[in-house]
Amino acid sequence: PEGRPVPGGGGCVEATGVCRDCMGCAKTGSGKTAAFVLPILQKLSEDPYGIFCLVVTPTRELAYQIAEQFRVLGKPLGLKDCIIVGGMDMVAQALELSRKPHVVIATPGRLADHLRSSNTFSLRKIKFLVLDEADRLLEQGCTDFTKDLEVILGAVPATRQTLLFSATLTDTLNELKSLAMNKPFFWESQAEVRTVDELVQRYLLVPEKVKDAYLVHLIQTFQDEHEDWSIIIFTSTCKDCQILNMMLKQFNFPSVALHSMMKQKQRFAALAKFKSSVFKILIATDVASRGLDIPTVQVVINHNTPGLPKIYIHRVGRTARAGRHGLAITLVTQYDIHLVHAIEEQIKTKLQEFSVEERAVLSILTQVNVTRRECEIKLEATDFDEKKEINKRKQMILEGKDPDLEAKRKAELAKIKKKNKQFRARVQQTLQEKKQLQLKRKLQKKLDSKNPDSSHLGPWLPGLAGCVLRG
Ligand SMILES: Nc1ncnc2c1ncn2[C@@H]1O[C@H](COP(=O)(O)OP(=O)(O)OP(=O)(O)O)[C@@H](O)[C@H]1O
Repeated sequence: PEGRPVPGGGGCVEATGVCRDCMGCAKTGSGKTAAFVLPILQKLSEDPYGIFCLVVTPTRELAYQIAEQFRVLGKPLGLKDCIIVGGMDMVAQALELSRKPHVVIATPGRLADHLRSSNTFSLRKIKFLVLDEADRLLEQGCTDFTKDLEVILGAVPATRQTLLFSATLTDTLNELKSLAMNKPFFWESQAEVRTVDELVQRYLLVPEKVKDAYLVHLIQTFQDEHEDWSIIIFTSTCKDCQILNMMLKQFNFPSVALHSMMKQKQRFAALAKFKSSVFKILIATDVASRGLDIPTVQVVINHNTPGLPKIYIHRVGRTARAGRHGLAITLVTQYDIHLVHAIEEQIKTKLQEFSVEERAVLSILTQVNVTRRECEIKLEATDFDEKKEINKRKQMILEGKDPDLEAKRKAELAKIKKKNKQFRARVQQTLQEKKQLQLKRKLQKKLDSKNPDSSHLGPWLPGLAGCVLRG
């Protein structure tokens, strides 16, 4: 591929034969997975043993997808792989690990759990550590992987070659360099625009309250105009994802949901049915925004405008992959315009407006809103919110924390934060008042020295001082 090795030049193998760590940044769908799988397989064929390579990735679905690539490309070598992700049987995984697979593909949490609790396998001899979607792994977003990564990094040898990949590495380059310390070779594919040329990017300005009517209209239009179609719709929360799925089903659209509050088996089943076109619409949270490679996806709809440009880049990258064409439409409300500007600035391209027939939208507006409300009521009658709370508590227990103690700590921390904020505001105010007073005195002094009779200007000074302060 065309690209730019930075810095220092040279390749990722030095003249001495020593392998440098490697960071690869290229657009979504450009084939980064094969770019690390193939060289690893080549090295494995020269000196086969297990466990030879560890791949860490942020989502469970992605781990299965990477394993599939290893399986397909490594078949002639008789490659043995092992997938270690949460939500699956831990004992079966431990057994597999003890059988010394060549490649382990894992999500950080579950692998760290195995490392903490078992001594039936070792990662001390691995040659390669791959961090796919490396910037996400380092991010402290809703899922914070840093603690688990610490455990993993403590279990792998210092002499390994570390490989970091993502379509959005550049923002977190310095943090990533702390992981790839062996003279990292950084490859960035050269391009002005950060999304692929084959992707048509549009926005649709819609009032918040009528968003769903626009969505239904868009889907209906695609269904009417295309025979072979497939859409991913991204939502901001699990609840929204669930409600939208219920709603679209009411309109007889073939949709399926994917979010982190579903059981892992349901998640895999949903994805499999979408991949095989049993369902044409996948409604997902950002759990599906990175890495998933489903060639049939022609359209991505952002039901909410992503809060960060890099999330936008990954979401829209689920279409227009490997040279195919695709369309991304982002629903933008009156509150999101600044987010669109930030996205445009990052991707270095302007989104064009998508035009729809407003009258057609208006004609379904009431029906859509009523259906949505019905779905919300139905969901409230289930224990969806409760489940969320239970899931959170379960996660904490798995992390060795006491949920009640954590809740107490959180409340105390919030109290302290609030107090600190109030204190800072008070200090700020006092300083401001002091400043104003000093300025007022200074001005008075100046006026007095120029005109001893200026004392009659006294009442004007606060206003004047205010102007000076503001100006
Ligand atoms: N040389 C190639 N020729 C044709 N297709 C390829 C080639 N290399 C990879 N592909 C295919 O391109 C698709 C996208 O590859 P891949 O999933 O590795 O992209 P990626 O760069 O990792 O994207 P993302 O940043 O979204 O994770 C896959 O279906 C893959 O099989």
